[in-house]
Amino acid sequence: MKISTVSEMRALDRTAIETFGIADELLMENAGHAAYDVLSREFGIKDKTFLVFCGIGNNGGDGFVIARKIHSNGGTVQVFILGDPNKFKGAAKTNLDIVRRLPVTVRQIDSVASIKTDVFHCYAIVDAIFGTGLTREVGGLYREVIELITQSKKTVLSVDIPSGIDGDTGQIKGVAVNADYTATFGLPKIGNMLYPGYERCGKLYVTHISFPPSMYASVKTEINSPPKLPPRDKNAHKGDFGEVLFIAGARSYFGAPYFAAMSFMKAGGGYSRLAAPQSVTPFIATKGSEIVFVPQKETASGSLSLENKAELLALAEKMDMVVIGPGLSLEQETKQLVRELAGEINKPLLIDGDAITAICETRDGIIGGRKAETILTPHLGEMSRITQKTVSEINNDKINILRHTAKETNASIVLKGAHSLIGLPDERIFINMSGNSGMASAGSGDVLAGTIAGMFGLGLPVQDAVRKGVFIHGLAGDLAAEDKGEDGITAQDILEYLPLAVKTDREGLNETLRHRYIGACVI
Ligand SMILES: NC(=O)C1=CN([C@@H]2O[C@H](COP(=O)(O)OP(=O)(O)OC[C@H]3O[C@@H](n4cnc5c(N)ncnc54)[C@H](O)[C@@H]3O)[C@@H](O)[C@H]2O)[C@@H](O)CC1
Ligand SMILES: [K+]
Repeated sequence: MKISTVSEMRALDRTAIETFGIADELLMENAGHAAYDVLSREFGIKDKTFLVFCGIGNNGGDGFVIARKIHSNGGTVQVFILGDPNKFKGAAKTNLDIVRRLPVTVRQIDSVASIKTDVFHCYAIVDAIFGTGLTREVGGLYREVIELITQSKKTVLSVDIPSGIDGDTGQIKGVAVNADYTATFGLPKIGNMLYPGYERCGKLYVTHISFPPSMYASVKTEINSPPKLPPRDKNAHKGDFGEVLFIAGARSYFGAPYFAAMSFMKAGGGYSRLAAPQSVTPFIATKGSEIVFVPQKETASGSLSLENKAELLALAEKMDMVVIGPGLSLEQETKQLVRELAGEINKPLLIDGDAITAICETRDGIIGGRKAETILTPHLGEMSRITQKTVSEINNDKINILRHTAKETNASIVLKGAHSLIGLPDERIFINMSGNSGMASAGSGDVLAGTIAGMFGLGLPVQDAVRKGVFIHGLAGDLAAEDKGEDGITAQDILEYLPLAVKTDREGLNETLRHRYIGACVI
């Protein structure tokens, strides 16, 4: 499913109106009808009392359509307008004029005191205060009303997006409605899909308001629904599922190299070689004896020494892919090794963790200059180093920043977090829906690096392997959470559920997961 920005949605609206002649009023009717339909299927209408809060834009206009339909189907409804009703224009004004002629209370509100009783006695609330037209922090009466709605604990349906959520970022602009259901129009907006907006939507429905699907071709963000894995060759040997070199580990980081190299095999990969400092290798070997070890010379602090460069380059030549970074440490000499290797390794290279930090310390275009494909897997802090922007700047413009950075570095970038994002050099962005908060734990990123390599080993091209790896990693976490609960999921759990995740992906997801991973329920 495609996901739009606010400006893309405006352009889609314009195309529908100008190219296809689907008038404003029709779009608003479709939108209002679909939202009404959600109300009716989730609550029932007859003999129930609803409050519809309308702002003075088209979101409020949708609210009027909903109010008309509630009335027409035997419900009781009051419409509360926030702002000056004389400012309604076009389809919103037409619908206000209609609802005013009905035996329905329509009033402009000037204080929360005047509506408290109604709010606490209604059956449910429709939030049509702000949609995609939200431009600034929510304050004054708007803020008080949203706070009252939250305090009332009434069931809420938000129209298009919970009021107060920024449609482009999912960030809360001061205060936002906490909806139980949201009906969004055309396509879901980025703010419906990214946290905290995603959580504020409750159950998300989308209706295409009669937009022809051909209009979505230019939209470059979508839910991550990666391609299928190729069937596993029954007659294969281990080399057929990829040979990957992991350059990882330091004296105080035994876990990261183990999780990365082992996950590759648990996800279906064939041959895992681990180049870790020689003094830590025997310890890792006690946990992961399936891994082939290439013990390395080390610095005084027990990290990889620059002396290993020639041997590592020669070894990389024989591999299908190289993963560099998990638990390498930030020792100067090791960072120098990373930079030199990243510039010279001529195989697909996944750069993770400390290696990302090393690369970012010199701005000499190492990544952009690489001939083979590059994958970067930063968390927000590392993304901040890559882009030289603050975490809050990134949060306020995640999609655009990721899109720009992936293009500029010519790398596939996984921006890790709740709903990880994948940015590709061709400017496409994928929002991943699998995974849960239990996975925000140490070692989880190392498992991700191994899983992506595993998908490549199973035969997917690099960009598809990145998308599939992110998805499978999240699925493994979700399957672990189904059995054990989200609390206390460790990297070891994710790793152990990888085989089941790949099996589940091949054989078909259960109904609950399938639903969650689609992003929104289309009506
Ligand atoms: N053809 C279309 O454009 C369609 C639009 N639709 C609806 O229209 C919505 C977008 O409509 P609009 O662009 O009119 O925008 P909104 O209805 O979201 O709100 C815009 C109004 O709110 C004001 N505003 C913004 N931030 C504010 C703040 N923090 N405090 C106080 N006032 C603030 C603006 O000045 C403007 O008057 C969509 O979300 C959707 O619900 C649907 O009816 C479907 C068709
Ligand atoms: K809304």
